[in-house]
Amino acid sequence: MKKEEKIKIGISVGDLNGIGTEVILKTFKDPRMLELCTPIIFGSTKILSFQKKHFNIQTNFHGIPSADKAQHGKINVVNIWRESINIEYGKSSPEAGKFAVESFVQATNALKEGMIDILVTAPINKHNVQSEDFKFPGHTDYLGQTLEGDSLMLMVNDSLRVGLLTDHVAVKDVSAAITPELIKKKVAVIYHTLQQDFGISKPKIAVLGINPHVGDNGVIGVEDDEVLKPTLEKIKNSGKLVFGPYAADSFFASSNYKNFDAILAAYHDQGLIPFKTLSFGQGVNFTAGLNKIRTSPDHGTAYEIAGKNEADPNSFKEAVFTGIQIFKNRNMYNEIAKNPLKKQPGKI
Ligand SMILES: NC(=O)c1ccc[n+]([C@@H]2O[C@H](COP(=O)([O-])OP(=O)(O)OC[C@H]3O[C@@H](n4cnc5c(N)ncnc54)[C@H](O)[C@@H]3O)[C@@H](O)[C@H]2O)c1
Ligand SMILES: N[C@H](C(=O)O)[C@H](O)COP(=O)(O)O
Repeated sequence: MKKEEKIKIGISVGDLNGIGTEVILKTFKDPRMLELCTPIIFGSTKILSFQKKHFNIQTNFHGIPSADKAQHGKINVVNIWRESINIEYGKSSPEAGKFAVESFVQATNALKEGMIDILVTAPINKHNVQSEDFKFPGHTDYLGQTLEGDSLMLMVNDSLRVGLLTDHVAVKDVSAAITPELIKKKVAVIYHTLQQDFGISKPKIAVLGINPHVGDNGVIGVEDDEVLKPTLEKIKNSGKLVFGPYAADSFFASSNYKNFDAILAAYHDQGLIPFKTLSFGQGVNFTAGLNKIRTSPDHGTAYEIAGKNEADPNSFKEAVFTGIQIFKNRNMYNEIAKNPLKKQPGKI
């Protein structure tokens, strides 16, 4: 690949008191990463130099005023702050929240404007990012409002993909949030992303039940019988290979999950507990369904190990690799869709 064709990866630094910058630096200290992509970090060279010294990581940064000035073969840092920032590893602070949001918002703007190809986000703390200007429980929610399309939280690794019907929704609100419209929308998004972003032409999707034992015919809740099953019946009749609802408790234990290209769970912990248990450190959080690509590692700020040089960068690295793969798959899919093979006259 020629230098100028390299994929531009925008990176938001997340909570500076967490493990975000550590996993970013550990990922890009490997010079081979620069052969694969051009990183553009939204933060400041001052902060990154402090972190680099702290973790004794040998890398050089290229400070730039905006993402369009990025150079290939370098770790580019868009200097969005000039002021000194106090790093207090392991501590949640309003300042850390404010800087995390600034980095994320500026990186998202660059994504929207096409200055970067993919956004990879380092973890934020959902509590300290809240403000008058930012009232979102996570990256997915902000991107869903800011970019085009219907967002779907999809956790992926090499052999498992778990999407969510409801994501950052309190348990008490889950049942009311699961409507026929939501189910149809999320199934449509997961189906399309499997085709467009993962190259699976006829995806097989399993859907998990909402209540224990899929409600046991109404003994333990009516939502499966009244909402989920009839909606899935309609979707199945439209020709999509959608199966279920399956009882969630034994679904992963029985290895049934290996028979599907993706699994749609009803709510956050129903899907993320098995996913993280099976693949923590290898998994990637992909925001599917939008016109732009965003990935992130499968972990949070991990305050208890922040600053101790103990953070494993593997999931962040996977987030970069997965983003690149999706970018390439999507481009190829769109290219093929633009120029479909013409039907030959006289041929079936
Ligand atoms: N993408 C994101 O922004 C994101 C994702 C998940 C959680 N969070 C936020 O992070 C904060 C902490 O969440 P949590 O404690 O539930 O999850 P966490 O992922 O931060 O930590 C869970 C456990 O895994 C360990 N761990 C996490 N990442 C690790 C790594 N790279 N290497 C080694 N060990 C690692 C931690 O030390 C901890 O024991 C919360 O505010 C949460 O909302 C953010
Ligand atoms: N559900 C994510 C996880 O547990 O990994 C986490 O909350 C991050 O969500 P956002 O990507 O929306 O910030």
